[in-house]
Amino acid sequence: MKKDIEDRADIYLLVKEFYVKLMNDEMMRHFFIDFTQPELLEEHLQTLVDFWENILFYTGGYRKNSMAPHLKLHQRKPFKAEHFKCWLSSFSSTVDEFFEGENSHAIKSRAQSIAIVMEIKISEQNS
Ligand code: HEM
Repeated sequence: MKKDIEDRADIYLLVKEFYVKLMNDEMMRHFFIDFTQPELLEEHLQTLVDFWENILFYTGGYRKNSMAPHLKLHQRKPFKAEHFKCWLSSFSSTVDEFFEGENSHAIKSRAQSIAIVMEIKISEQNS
């Protein structure tokens, strides 16, 4: 049986492996081109860990607006439905590869609801 996501180290493993998938994906890699620089990738992964740690464990470590950089990026590199689909399926499959349990279920379901809101905000920006 796999363990559940329990702490910052678990979240770090999850986002690191998730980004290996995204950055190797033909359709997704252009979004993440800046992160081929290891220091920038590391900084970004720490931000993602803060974000997810706050969602799962209410640590208060992430206080920014996570939507804003995506809305800005979309103007240069449009986010399409297939990108959201791929982002979500890669996220869920990475969770399932390493973890199972209540927090693992919760993180996938939060990712899905945030992605839905993000997609709506992006489509509003388009109209
Ligand atoms: C098509 C889907 C997505 C793509 C291509 C994408 C891509 C990116 C990129 C390139 C950045 C770095 C932006 C920058 O530093 O200027 C970023 C930041 C981030 N993304 Fe996404 N993202 C997607 C969906 C999501 C979703 C659904 C979530 C949450 C569930 C999420 C959470 C975050 C967070 C927390 C950050 C850090 C924001 C900050 O710097 O405060 N992303 N994303």
